[in-house]
Amino acid sequence: MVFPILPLYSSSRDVTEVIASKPYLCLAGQALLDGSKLTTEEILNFQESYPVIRFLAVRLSRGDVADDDVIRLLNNGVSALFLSDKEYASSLVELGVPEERIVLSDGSNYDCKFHLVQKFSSEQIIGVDTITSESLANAVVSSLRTDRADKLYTTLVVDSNERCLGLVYSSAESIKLAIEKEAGVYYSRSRDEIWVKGATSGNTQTLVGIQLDCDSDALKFIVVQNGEHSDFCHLNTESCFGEFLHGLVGLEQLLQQRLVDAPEKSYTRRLFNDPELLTAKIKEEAEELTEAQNKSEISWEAADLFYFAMVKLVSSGVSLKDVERNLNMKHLKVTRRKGDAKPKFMKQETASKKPEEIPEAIRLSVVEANDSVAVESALSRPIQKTSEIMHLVNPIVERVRNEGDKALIEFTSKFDGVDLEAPVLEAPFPPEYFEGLTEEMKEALDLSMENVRKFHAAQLQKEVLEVETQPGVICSRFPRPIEKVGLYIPGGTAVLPSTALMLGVPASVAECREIVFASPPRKSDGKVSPEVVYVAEKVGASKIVLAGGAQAVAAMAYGTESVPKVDKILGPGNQFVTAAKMYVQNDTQALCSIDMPAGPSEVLVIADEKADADFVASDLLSQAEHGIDSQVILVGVSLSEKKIQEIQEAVEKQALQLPRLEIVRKCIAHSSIILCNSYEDAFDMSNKYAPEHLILQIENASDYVKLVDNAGSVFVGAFTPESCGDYSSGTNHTLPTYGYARQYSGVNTSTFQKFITAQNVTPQGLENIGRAVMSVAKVEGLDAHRNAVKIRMQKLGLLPEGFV
Ligand SMILES: NC(=O)c1ccc[n+]([C@@H]2O[C@H](COP(=O)([O-])OP(=O)(O)OC[C@H]3O[C@@H](n4cnc5c(N)ncnc54)[C@H](O)[C@@H]3O)[C@@H](O)[C@H]2O)c1
Ligand SMILES: N[C@H](CO)Cc1c[nH]c[nH+]1
Ligand SMILES: [Zn+2]
Repeated sequence: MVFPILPLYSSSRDVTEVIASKPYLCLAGQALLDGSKLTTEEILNFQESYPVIRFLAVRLSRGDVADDDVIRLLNNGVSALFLSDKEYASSLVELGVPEERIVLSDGSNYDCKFHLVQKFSSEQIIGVDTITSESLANAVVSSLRTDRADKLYTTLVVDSNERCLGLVYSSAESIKLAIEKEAGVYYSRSRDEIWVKGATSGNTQTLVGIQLDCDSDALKFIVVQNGEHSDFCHLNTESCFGEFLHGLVGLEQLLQQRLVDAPEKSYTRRLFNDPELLTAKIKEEAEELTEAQNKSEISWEAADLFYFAMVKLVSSGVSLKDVERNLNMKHLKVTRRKGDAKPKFMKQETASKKPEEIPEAIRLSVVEANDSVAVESALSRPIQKTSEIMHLVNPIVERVRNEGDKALIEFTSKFDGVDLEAPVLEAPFPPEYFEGLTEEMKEALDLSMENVRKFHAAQLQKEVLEVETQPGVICSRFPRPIEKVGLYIPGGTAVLPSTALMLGVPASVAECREIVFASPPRKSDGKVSPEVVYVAEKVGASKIVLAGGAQAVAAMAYGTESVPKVDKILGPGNQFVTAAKMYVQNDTQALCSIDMPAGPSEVLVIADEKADADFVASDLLSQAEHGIDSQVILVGVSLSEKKIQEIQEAVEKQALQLPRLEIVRKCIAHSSIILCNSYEDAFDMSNKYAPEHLILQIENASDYVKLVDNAGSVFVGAFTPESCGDYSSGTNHTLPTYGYARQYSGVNTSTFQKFITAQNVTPQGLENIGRAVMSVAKVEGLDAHRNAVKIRMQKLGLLPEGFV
């Protein structure tokens, strides 16, 4: 049962004055309008004015309303027609009215099965004139039953988005008060009294609807939370089950807030203020959604489109509820327009392409450095919010943690399309895993590994550092390898054996005791590439976990039946990998650290007028091809219009030759050229962005390295493409992204080490520092600390008699 009475509106006065003077009528959430007394327009106005009434029925007899108007009513939000005449019902069915929208009376009852399952007897259909808040409450209470000893009614409280806020109890009296006051009034079992929600805190509730469940032993209160805090729970969370996930409703709330308080220069404010920009973004995202191919791209692009659509809704004062109402109404339509798209959006069958079908030019947007708003937008990375990505990643991590190999195998099947029997490959790796590896490839990998080894061996800190800080106080620091390391080698859109060597070589240089690789298996044969296996063997890896993404990270952090738990996880990856690494690093149960957030690749090139446009373009594209979430930035120093044009043309020309053109196209769409007037400004810009890779294509490039404060790795001069660092020069390519170059170094040998300190204090040393220790311990109120020194100094005769 939804609500025990069906209020009947049978005059113009009822649908205007009566309902306005008795707002509690809406709590029923349902209404029957008399079609013999009201015009079609009055019925439609009513439905528009009172959207909280979800079930709107119209009582009709033949001749009350023209056939066209019957269809109009059903197409515009009327749920059902209440009829007494069978023949009239049949003729409406012939007209195209679906049978389930017709509720026939059997003389005394209307047996409704559409929307709600409820029999309305004539006593339950009551004219609104005679309904009072008390009679409404009596109807509810007398329909309810409870088998509880205290005679209270279980009451579910939800918000207007039907999100569950919590479970409370109502008494007959509290229900009456709730209806009378149209407020959240319940019965407190702990205090044994009526409980007006928010009476003391001010965070009251407006009651907007009441429903009874199917067997009338539970109530549902639909409320709007008032006051400064919208928390329902006494623990200050939105609901008694914790905070709500952000989702579309959360985004709407956030944007409504931003409409009021977004700073002038923020991107959201710019979107609110610039309808042309907003329109362009909606079109761009809609197009990207149409082009998205796999699940991850489609969800990504749809999320972007929803975001910009939501900005449009909020700035136009349209709520998500309005949109839902519209959807519901469309769902109720009995005649629909054909589903064809407008001709301009349909593919033209003509041989010659229409102008709008020609792919858009591949162009970086150009921004002046002094346009701070544009620069801020240009430098913002195209990444999903951590909280949003965490919502996807947390359940994956938790399942692998709780279910081990079983979950690992399931997620590999789901995300990588590979059904594994066993998720781990043990060393020595079987010969079939090396199939396809050429001698040329081995040589290339050997050369790269040797260079990386040389550079990382030189970084190895073996010595014990010893400093006598005071006579007799010797402090030392000695290195130890981290025992077990898990190395993540990406394999989503490209297989990266180079990452295997960038992580594996320093791990072996640092003498880590166990090296575990993890990489997503190939869809074609469920193996990892032979190049990765080759590197794994060369660096002495004990195992290769055949899994990627958050599930691989979780398996190595917590361990499974076949994956050993490691002490540290290193390696780059997409946003799922990075989020999972950040999650496990924060979980004290995992006891696992990480190298750094190394997400989607990015590059910033500083170029001046003398730079070779082809070189600049090739460097930008080399990182753009990594993924649609990569970003490339060119900071130009006093570039002429001609040079900018040359670079743009070179980017397009080279891009069109690339097999990963579609990825590049999407990356370039959120990449920019920023124009500066001096080298100093260009380096300021770069330090602000803190790029993973910084390429200097400027005259006397090495003289400018001193201006670099934040960057993962720097590529100095026109003949140092970033690809050299990616593969073979010897530096490491696992580098901080997202701007984390401000505080993190890239992977290096010490990333695989930890440093333990020791101190050795002699009696002379104790004499030198003991009093200082005692004084500080005293001020901290930590007497046992003080005693540990005092006892020793006393035994050594270093303190005067009677010292306290
Ligand atoms: N910063 C660095 O040092 C550095 C170095 C090399 C590569 N990279 C970056 O690493 C990234 C590699 O990304 P990739 O995607 O090619 O490979 P990846 O191995 O990082 O990710 C692939 C895995 O992501 C998971 N996944 C995909 N869609 C998912 C979804 N919808 N939900 C949950 N999990 C999902 C799957 O498990 C899949 O195995 C690129 O962005 C590249 O730019 C960075
Ligand atoms: N540029 C990447 C680091 O962001 C590393 C890489 C591997 N293969 C090619 N490039
Ligand atoms: Zn690269």
